[in-house]
Amino acid sequence: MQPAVEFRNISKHFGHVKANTDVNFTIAKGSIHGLVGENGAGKSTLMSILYGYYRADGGDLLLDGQVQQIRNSQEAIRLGIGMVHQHFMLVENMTVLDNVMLGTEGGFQLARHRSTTEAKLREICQRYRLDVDPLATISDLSVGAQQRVEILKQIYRSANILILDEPTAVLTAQETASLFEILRLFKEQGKTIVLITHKLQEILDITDTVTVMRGGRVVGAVATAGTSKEELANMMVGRPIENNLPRAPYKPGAPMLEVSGLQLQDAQQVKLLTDIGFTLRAGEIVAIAGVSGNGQSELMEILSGMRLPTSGQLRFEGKDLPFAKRSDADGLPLEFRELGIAHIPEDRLRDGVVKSFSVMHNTILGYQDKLKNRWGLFDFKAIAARCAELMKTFDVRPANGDLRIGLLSGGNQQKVVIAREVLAQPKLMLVGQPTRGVDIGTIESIHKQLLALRDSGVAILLVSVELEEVRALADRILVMCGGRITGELKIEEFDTTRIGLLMGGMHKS
Ligand SMILES: Nc1ncnc2c1ncn2[C@@H]1O[C@H](COP(=O)(O)OP(=O)(O)OP(=O)(O)O)[C@@H](O)[C@H]1O
Repeated sequence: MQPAVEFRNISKHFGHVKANTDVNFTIAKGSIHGLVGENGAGKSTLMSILYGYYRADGGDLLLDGQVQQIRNSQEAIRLGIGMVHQHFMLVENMTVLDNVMLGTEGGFQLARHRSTTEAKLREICQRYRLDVDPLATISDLSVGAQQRVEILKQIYRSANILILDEPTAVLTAQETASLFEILRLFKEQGKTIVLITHKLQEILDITDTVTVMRGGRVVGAVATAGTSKEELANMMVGRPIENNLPRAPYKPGAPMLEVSGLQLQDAQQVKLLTDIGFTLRAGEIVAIAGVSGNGQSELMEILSGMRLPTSGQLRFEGKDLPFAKRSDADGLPLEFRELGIAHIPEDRLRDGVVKSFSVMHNTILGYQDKLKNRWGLFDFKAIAARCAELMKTFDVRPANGDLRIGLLSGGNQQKVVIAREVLAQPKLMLVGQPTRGVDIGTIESIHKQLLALRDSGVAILLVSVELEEVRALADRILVMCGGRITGELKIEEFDTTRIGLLMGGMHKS
């Protein structure tokens, strides 16, 4: 085995946090290498060291057997390392071609150079079956296509080692399958891939070897062919994971949320939601399943008061929701929270947290008025104590409320958002993709929290593209396609083929 990358005793700390401690492992050339571990285990930090974004405090990094000092990302790119980040680094209002040329050229672009680059991009797209038009504008592309642009950019820059940080978190099942095809072609060309993912099935499907990290250290390195999901989960979390969580019998109570005749059109009169109607009762979890981009996000925006519908009726506990007073630009409405409606938004970075605020300040966002003392002032001592308690209960790591939340790993940010909304003791909980980018141990604990809420009588509306999640949590399932509800199933009727057909818009005749 010829190593493409070798980590020797790599360590990195941020203040008191030891993100990587004495990391040792090797990635074989021409292989697909999986990197797994809990949120905050140190995977992104290690890959950021390889990509020249961070400098290690100690240890050596070897590429093709040679020790390399990678001082910045330009050097990493020059050494043939490419990285596709969780959040794409693309300029939305520019074309694919301009995005690829950006940063590689600098200054003015000659027309001739543009046309040769365009031709080269078309050739790469054909070779790697990347379905991307070099002249398309980024903002017109789907998430999957934008990711292909990121990969195209790396191949154009002659990357031999491609690092993908949770690439499938935002992809549909079909998009994931086509990404894996591209990765296999990449491997066939003798190139090396590092895949960070929380989805253990993907590890089994596509990788050759896996390294498991926990608490900044490597705790296991195995050949994929000789391992299993259970073994990997055990290594990651240090205990077995429960697949079927217990729940109280299904006893739905009074209607909590009644939605009828909901329509939404955009400025160009395109119908985004058509005739949405359903009732959600206390003590039940209704899941909305569907391929992302079929109106689920818009529906959640309306239900959480972030967006106005074109028409339709919404009732909460038998009374109309106060929509007429609102304008689109108002942001998260406090009065919804006062009514007892909590919201875990699907895009936690955009709508769930203020990145530059501390963890502590984020734990009171939206509920700040409730936490003032009788003189109308914040009692910071009490807020800090509440935050410390919350971090303990929800296992937020590191448990430091003064840290800017943007510095926590994605999964730990999500735990803070969920803790904040659960602690508000809502009557209705709107939950969008609660476990996106979250490790399996944390998924288990988030699922337990949601089931406990349901058992205590809270009405929960869950939007999830993960059918496993829908199956684990839902009492009833509504399937959405093209802005409509195409079918409804009870959990006993759960059937992936039937749901798949409804997700594709096939109505039951
Ligand atoms: N710039 C930073 N400043 C301070 N702490 C940081 C910084 N970057 C990462 N950390 C901390 O280092 C630890 C490792 O984080 P890292 O992002 O590498 O984990 P991860 O395994 O990639 O997690 P996830 O699966 O959630 O993405 C975490 O405790 C995190 O809070």
